[in-house]
Amino acid sequence: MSALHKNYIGGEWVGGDARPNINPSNTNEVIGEFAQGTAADAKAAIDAAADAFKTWSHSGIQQRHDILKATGDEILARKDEIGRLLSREEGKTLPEGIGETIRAAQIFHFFAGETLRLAGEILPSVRPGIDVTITREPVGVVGLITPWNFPIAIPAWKLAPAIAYGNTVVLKPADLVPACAWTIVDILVRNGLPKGVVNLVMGRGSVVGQAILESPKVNAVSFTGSVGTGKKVAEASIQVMRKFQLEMGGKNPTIVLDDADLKTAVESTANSAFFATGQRCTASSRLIVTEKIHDQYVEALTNRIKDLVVDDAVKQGTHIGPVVDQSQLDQDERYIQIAKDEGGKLVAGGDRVTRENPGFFLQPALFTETTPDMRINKEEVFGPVASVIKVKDYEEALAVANDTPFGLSAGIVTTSLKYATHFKRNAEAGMVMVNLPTAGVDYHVPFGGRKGSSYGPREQGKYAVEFFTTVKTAYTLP
Ligand SMILES: NC(=O)C1=CN([C@@H]2O[C@H](COP(=O)(O)OP(=O)(O)OC[C@H]3O[C@@H](n4cnc5c(N)ncnc54)[C@H](OP(=O)(O)O)[C@@H]3O)[C@@H](O)[C@H]2O)C=CC1
Ligand SMILES: O=C(O)CCC(=O)C(=O)O
Repeated sequence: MSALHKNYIGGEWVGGDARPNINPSNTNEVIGEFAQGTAADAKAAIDAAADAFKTWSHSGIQQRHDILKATGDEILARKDEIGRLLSREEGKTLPEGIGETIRAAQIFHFFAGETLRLAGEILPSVRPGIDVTITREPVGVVGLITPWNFPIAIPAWKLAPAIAYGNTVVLKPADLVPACAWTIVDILVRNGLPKGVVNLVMGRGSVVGQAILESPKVNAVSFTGSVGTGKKVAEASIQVMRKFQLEMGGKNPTIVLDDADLKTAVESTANSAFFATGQRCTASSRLIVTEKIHDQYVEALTNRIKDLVVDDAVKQGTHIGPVVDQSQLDQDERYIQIAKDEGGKLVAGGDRVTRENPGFFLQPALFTETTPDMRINKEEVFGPVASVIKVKDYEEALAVANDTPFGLSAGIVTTSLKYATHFKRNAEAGMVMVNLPTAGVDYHVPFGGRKGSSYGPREQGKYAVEFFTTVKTAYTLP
């Protein structure tokens, strides 16, 4: 990538102070310089979006379709290059980076189709002779604040529906991973998106994000990230009575029952807990295992962890890339120490590892002999750290699984239709997986959780229409 990547405001690439984007697999490598937006940049972007809304909100659906389709096409055509960029800036492995890039392309294609399917309703009135029509209109200027762990998929699944339904956007990607967001905006612009419809302001959340939250001209905010920042989004949004949507943390459980197929149990939980370096809000960090299969499962999972190669994200053969940065690595190590101090038994990993280049490499860690009340089983670590909780039976497993303030994703590994069905009905989570990892979801169906994990309408699939449009009911006496 060329040296300075500017912000995109009101149809112009705008420079300013810059920050290097560092590769977590090799901290000597600078991926590029990226603009650090100011509060004034955010304000200019909001004004540009408000101005563009006047025309974009009435734009034709064919135009919106064509831009989204072409954007998806270009992302797909460049999947290897963009996937590599993603792996270099965030640290997930190359297959994971390319997979996420393909997913972003599919999301643009999905919402290209959705522009053509936007529908309303006509109902008879309870008053004879009157027609009632129910239509959907765009919400206005939407602020999109995105995290570092899915640098292309999350911006894509907020941008594509926002554009499809006629909104205009100010996008603030996480400061750690601006390159993928910059790339999507560059692609959208070159594929005909009119000026002002999407504005990109890279920089710090405390500066750019805060300015977005404080502006009464921002009609809706869609946020993914930590619970602490999510609460700030909520508080600021209530002040100006705007719509908001939050996707935050998880402490996702996977139950492994005595009747489980052992291979399925090991593969699905190794994936959920450790792939993408455990840095997924859908990761399973609580492995709740019934007594009879416990020892066998722990032994098999421990052996599986020993086979996982931790190395440079883009190196062939790497299974687990680096942690995203020093501060997240410190958090992971702090929780490993907390788990040890609480009496958890570390049976695999947990050590920092050195590789050819300096990076934030950590061996996936597995604890056994943990109990539900320990901090390691209550607080989100957001790293390759998981703990096993031994339980007597399914009933106890379900109670432990639901004993959390979070409710994003929950899994069960079992060959019993009875328990699988009961779990699907009784797990207090927005997404339930049977014999599958709790992470790694489809792009065309709703995504989101319950309790402290999520707030507001679901993201993704046709359900995204709820957040990115507002309903109008019109009465006509012809
Ligand atoms: N559920 C999920 O998908 C994710 C959860 N997390 C959790 O959060 C922890 C911390 O990660 P972190 O990246 O700091 O998460 P944050 O919630 O701080 O970051 C998410 C986004 O919000 C922005 N932001 C930060 N402060 C503000 C603010 N005051 N106003 C508006 N926007 C703001 C960030 O900007 P900036 O660019 O400055 O970071 C980033 O774009 C992780 O360890 C993990 O536990 C993190 C990422 C994703
Ligand atoms: O598991 C997934 O596919 C998506 C996870 C996610 O959106 C997140 O971690 O923020």
